[in-house]
Amino acid sequence: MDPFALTDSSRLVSRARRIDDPSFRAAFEAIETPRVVWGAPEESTVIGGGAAATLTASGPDRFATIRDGADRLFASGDVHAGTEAARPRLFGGFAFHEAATDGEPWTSFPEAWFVFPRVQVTAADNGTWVTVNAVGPDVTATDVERRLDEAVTTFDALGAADREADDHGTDASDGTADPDRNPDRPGIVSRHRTTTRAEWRTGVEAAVDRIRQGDLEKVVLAQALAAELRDDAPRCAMIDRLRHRYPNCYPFLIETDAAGTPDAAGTPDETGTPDAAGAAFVGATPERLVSMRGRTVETDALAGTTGRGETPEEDEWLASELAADRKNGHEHDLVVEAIRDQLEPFTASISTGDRRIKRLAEVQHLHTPITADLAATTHVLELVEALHPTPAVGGLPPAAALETIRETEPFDRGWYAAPVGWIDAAGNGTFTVGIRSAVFERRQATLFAGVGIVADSDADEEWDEIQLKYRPILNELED
Ligand SMILES: C=C(O[C@@H]1C=C(C(=O)O)C=C[C@H]1O)C(=O)O
Repeated sequence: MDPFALTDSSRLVSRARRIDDPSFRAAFEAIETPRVVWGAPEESTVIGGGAAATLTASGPDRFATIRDGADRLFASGDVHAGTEAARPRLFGGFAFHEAATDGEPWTSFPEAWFVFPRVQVTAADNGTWVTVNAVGPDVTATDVERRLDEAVTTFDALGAADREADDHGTDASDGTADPDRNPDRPGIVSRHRTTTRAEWRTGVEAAVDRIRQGDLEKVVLAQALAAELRDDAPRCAMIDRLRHRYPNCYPFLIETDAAGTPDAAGTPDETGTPDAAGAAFVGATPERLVSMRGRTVETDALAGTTGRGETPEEDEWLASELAADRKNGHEHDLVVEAIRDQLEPFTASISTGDRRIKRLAEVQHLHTPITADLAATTHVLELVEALHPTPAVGGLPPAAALETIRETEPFDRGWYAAPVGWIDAAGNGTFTVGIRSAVFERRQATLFAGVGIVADSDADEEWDEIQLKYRPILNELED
C-alpha cells in the first residue's frame, strides 16, 4: 500500500522470531517478489520479500520526501523484534541524477524508491530471524502473529532440509565458495558498448582540457555495456556468489516491481511466460557512502585504482606503486577533503584514519576510513543528501562535474553510482554507492563502470580500468 495514503488509524505491526538457519539460497528461493538482498562486512545479511508498503519520490526534495514517508510509516509502529538485527527496516535507493530514470533500462526504477518488506530474513550473529511486517488500517497483531507462525514453520523446514542435505554429503548451498565450480551462468549472446574507444578518448581528452583550463578539478566518467543474455540470469546464485567472492564489499539486489508484469502493454515476454522477477539492480560495491548509528557516523573515501598481481609479490608491488602514485594520490585526497567538508556542518568532531589499500578480487583501491560524532541527532538521509555524489563518483566542483558527466555520457546512469541502503525507525541506516553493478530486465543486463579523471589521466589506461571494473558482474554472465 502507499504509505502516503496512511490514515490516523493505519498502523504498522512487526513481529520476529528466531528460525532454524536455512541456507541463503533456500531462504531466497522461498521468499516472494519483489526481493531485496542487503549485506555489509560488519552487518547482518538481510533478504526481504514482498512489499507491505513502498515509498516513492522524485525531484529536488526526494530525500526529504522519503524521510517524511519513513517517519510516518514507523510512527504507527507496534513492533516486537526480539533482537535488534530483526527490527523492521526500509530498503531502497535513489537515482544518481535528479530527473534521471525515465529511459531504458531504468523504466522500473523511480528517482527514489524504498520497500518495506512483508517478510524479512536476517542472518545475524545470534542466529537467523524471520520478521513479518504489515501496514494498513485493518492490520491486527493477531493476523501478523499467525503469518509469523506460518513463516517460522516454512523456514524451519528449509533449515532442516539443508542440514539433512549436508548430512548426506549433498551441498544444498550449491558450492558457493568457488565461482568456477558453478556452471550456471546465463551466457552472453551479444554485447553493445555505449561508448566506442574513439568516443571515450574524445570525452576524456575534453574533460582533461577542462581540468587544465581550471574550471574543473576532477570528474568521474562512466560507460555502460548492454549484454543480451542467452538465459535469465539466476539471481539467487548470482548474488550468493557475489557475497562470497567480495567479502569486504556490500552485496545488494533490489527488485522494484512485483511478479507478473510482463511489459507495459501486459503481453507476456517472448518465452510466453511472464517474467516472474521483474527488473533488478544488482552489485557488490566496495564503497560505503555513510553509516549512522545514533550520533556515530562512519564513511569511506575510496578512489585510486590498480589491478591485482599474478603472485603475492606482484600484488604487493602494485599496491606500493598505487600508494606512491601522485595522480592516484591526488584523485584520492580530493575525495577525503570533500567528504570532510560535506560532513562538517553536522559534526562535533571528525577523524580521518590512515590511508590504506582495499584489495578486491580484480582491483586494489586507495581507501581512507573517516569517522565523526554528530553535533545533534540527525536522520541518515540528511547525511546521504549532503554527501551524494562524492567526488569518488561525481567530481569537483560538483556542479561543473555533473554538467560534464551529462554532456559526455550517452546513457542514463539511473541508480548506478547512487545511494543504496536501509533506514530504520530511529533514522539510523547504512548507504553504499551502487557501483560494480548492473541492472537486469528479462534477458538484458546493463553493466556500468566509471573512472576518476584528473589533469594527467590517460584515456587508454582509464579504458582498461573500466574493463576490470566490469569483471565482477561479467563473471556472473559469461558461461
Ligand atoms: C566509479 C567507479 O569506481 C570509483 C572510482 C575509482 C577510481 O577512479 O579509482 C575507485 C573507486 C570508486 O570510487 C566504478 O567502479 O564504477
